[in-house]
Amino acid sequence: MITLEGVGKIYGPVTALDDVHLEVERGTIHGIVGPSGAGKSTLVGCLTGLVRPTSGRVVVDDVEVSAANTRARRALRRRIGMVFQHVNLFDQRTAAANIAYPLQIMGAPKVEIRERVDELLTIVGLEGRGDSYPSQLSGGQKQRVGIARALATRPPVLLADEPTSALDTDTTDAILHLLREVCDALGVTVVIITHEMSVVREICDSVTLLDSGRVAETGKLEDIVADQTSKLARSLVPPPAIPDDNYLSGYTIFDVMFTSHPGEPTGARVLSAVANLGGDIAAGTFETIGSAQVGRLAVSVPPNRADEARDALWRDGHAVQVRRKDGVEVAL
Ligand SMILES: Nc1ncnc2c1ncn2[C@@H]1O[C@H](COP(=O)(O)OP(=O)(O)OP(=O)(O)O)[C@@H](O)[C@H]1O
Repeated sequence: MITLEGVGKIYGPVTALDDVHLEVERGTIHGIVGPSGAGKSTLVGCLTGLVRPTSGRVVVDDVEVSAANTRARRALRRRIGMVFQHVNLFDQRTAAANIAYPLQIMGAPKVEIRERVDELLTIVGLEGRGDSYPSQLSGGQKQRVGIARALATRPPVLLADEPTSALDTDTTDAILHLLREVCDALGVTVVIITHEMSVVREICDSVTLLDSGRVAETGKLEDIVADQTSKLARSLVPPPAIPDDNYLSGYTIFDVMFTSHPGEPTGARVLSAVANLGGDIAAGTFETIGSAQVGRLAVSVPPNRADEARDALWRDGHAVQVRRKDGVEVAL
């Protein structure tokens, strides 16, 4: 559905994107993460046609954006719905009139607009609130109006730029749930730009980590978390908090991350390797990511047994890091 091949963008002395390759399957949710200045906005600009890449190809829904003329790019922009952190609704228009706006611009007949707006209000869970003005709506409700407006012209692609960054936790969950529904029920391909790993963990099927304009990691979430060498996996599943009392004098605490699938007792193997050496679990978390169960265990190993424990875990295929009390992880 979305393909980037060797995309580069240079602004004077700045390389904003460098040889970016990316593939997003139709009807899936893809997250784009990366530190400030990594090139996320430039990449979104390349998808919408607002930024012309210096090199490479960008194809969205069978349209080669990078080669399209101005008219074709304008047409494409109508095929991409946009949702932003700050919704930018027209304050003097009701929710319904805000949602209707893109359809009016397109010149759709009034009856059709009314039906579509009602349908969209239902999709985003705002039945009966069409007559409310933005000032009468909560932040989450405004974002729902923003999503409905973005979907009005039935775009096959929805780009969401930090859609939940201004929202509290509960509202964030509700909006993410809505985006998942939009993706599953309407078959819309969703690309989310975010700095929140919890957003990726919650709803993304695949993810790309950009760093200094380059793709540092990309793939399906369950493949990323199964990769023992992935830094992205470690930030997707944060380390468990270890109670102070569990730092025993002279003991080494290893941070072990693993994925297990039904019928594969990976976690049990970690436990038995450590228990055989007199070790114990200091803390742990389990998350379900895609079809994988991801565990992160802090295992506490008695003095003089650390090398044996590390070797046993290595033999079992686990990347192991040492956790210090100050929270710093030391790679071995
Ligand atoms: N129009 C422009 N002219 C010159 N340099 C630009 C322009 N747009 C972006 N850049 C530079 O390109 C690099 C990537 O910027 P970009 O805005 O794409 O990063 P980002 O990951 O979206 O950052 P943030 O999360 O802070 O928004 C940065 O070094 C930025 O200064």
